[in-house]
Formats: sequence, structure tokens, C-alpha cells
Amino acid sequence: MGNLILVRHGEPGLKPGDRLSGWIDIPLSRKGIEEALECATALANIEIDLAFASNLVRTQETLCIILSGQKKAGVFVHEETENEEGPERLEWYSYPDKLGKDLIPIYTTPALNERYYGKLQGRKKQKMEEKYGVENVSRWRWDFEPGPPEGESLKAVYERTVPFFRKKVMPVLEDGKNVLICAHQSSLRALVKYIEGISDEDIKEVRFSTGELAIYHFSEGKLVRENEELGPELKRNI
Ligand SMILES: O=C(O)[C@@H](CO)OP(=O)(O)O
Repeated sequence: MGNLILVRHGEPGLKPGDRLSGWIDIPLSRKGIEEALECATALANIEIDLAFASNLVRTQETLCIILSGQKKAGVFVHEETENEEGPERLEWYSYPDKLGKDLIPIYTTPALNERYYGKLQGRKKQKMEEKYGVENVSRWRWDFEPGPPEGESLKAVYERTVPFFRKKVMPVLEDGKNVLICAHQSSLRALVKYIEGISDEDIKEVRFSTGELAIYHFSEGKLVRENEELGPELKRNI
């Protein structure tokens, strides 16, 4: 059985504490790049066989920086077109079965995207607290449900992230591959809720700081967290 490494992207240009980025596509800040480089060093001795990122550039940039610390190079995979009746099926070299053994296939998916923040998307957290109240903004950000007005709850993120994880990631872990997933605050909290069996109530306390790693190995058929336990004592996120 393989190891699973989860990592939240490095700090984006719009600091998570200032604005709620959601699906707004923001590159990493200098600090975010430094955080990704620290992750590359921390993971240099773990051979990564496969990697996943969201469709947002902050996770893809983080992932590429982390993989720069590996012996093998990461290559973005372009899956075969679903539409067999298309005018022609182009044979991309980056089809997973074509990639050489000395490359790390990187899959991107919207299933791992940060939540859509609806009316709060891209807005200053403080302004939203003034408008809707600190309590409401906190509940929308950290509770399992409800989510922000016209946005996704953590439950909604869970319902798109976990099925992807079970279908695309678990089989390769069970096949002995080491997998790295670079995602976002909400999509990682959804995955940790599923992997660690955390209740709808207790998930409120689980947070990932930018550049934070969660490393799991299999024990008696279950994924067990290796580094510090996630939970209330975790660094409070800004
Ligand atoms: O969208 C955001 O602002 C933050 C916090 O929710 O998420 P992430 O930085 O992990 O994408």
C-alpha cells in the first residue's frame, strides 16, 4: 500500500486572512513560493509516483515547486477526450499509459477546487464580517453546513471531493503508489473528514495553514496520519 501526502497550496497573492479567494485564480505570493520550497525539502526523501492538483493555479504552482525536489519530473496529464465520436482522437504523448517511468503524472481536477464562495467570493473577510456578522462568516467558513450565500458549504465540497478521491486516488494507493494531493483549505478539510472519520461537529476545529502537510500511511487497511494530529491544537488559521 502506498503513502498519501496532502498539502495545502502556499500563500496566494490574496492572503487567505484578508480575502476569500474561492475560485478566483490567484498565483502564489513570495511567501507562498518559499512555503512550497520548504515542502519540497520535507518531501525530498519520499518518492512520489503520482500527483493531483485542483484547476486553480495556486495548487498547480505549489505542486510543481514541490516536485522540483524529486528525482523524476512532473508532467501534466491530458486525459483522452471523452468524446470518441470527435473528428479525430489525438494521441497526446501525455496519456497516462504513454508516460515514461521516469516522469510523475500530474492530474488536475475541479473536484479538488476550493469552495465557491458565492456572495463572499473575492471579498475582504473583514468587510463581510461587518456586513453579515462575524459569527455568520465563521459558521459559513468552518461548519459542515450551511455555506455562504449562493456559495458552497463544506458538505457540498465533500460531495464532490470525496467521490473523486475514492474513484481516482484510493485505487493507486492500494496499488502501492505514493500519492501527493495539493489542494485547498475546504477540499483538504473534506478529505481529512473522510479519511479520519471526523464528525460533522468536530470538523469545525480542523484547519490547514498554507503549505501545511498531512502525511498518511496504511495500517490495518486504514489510512493513519503520521505527522502531528489535525485537531483543535492545530495552528489556528488566519
Ligand atoms: O479561498 C480562500 O480564500 C481560502 C480560504 O478559504 O482557501 P484556499 O486559500 O485554501 O484556496
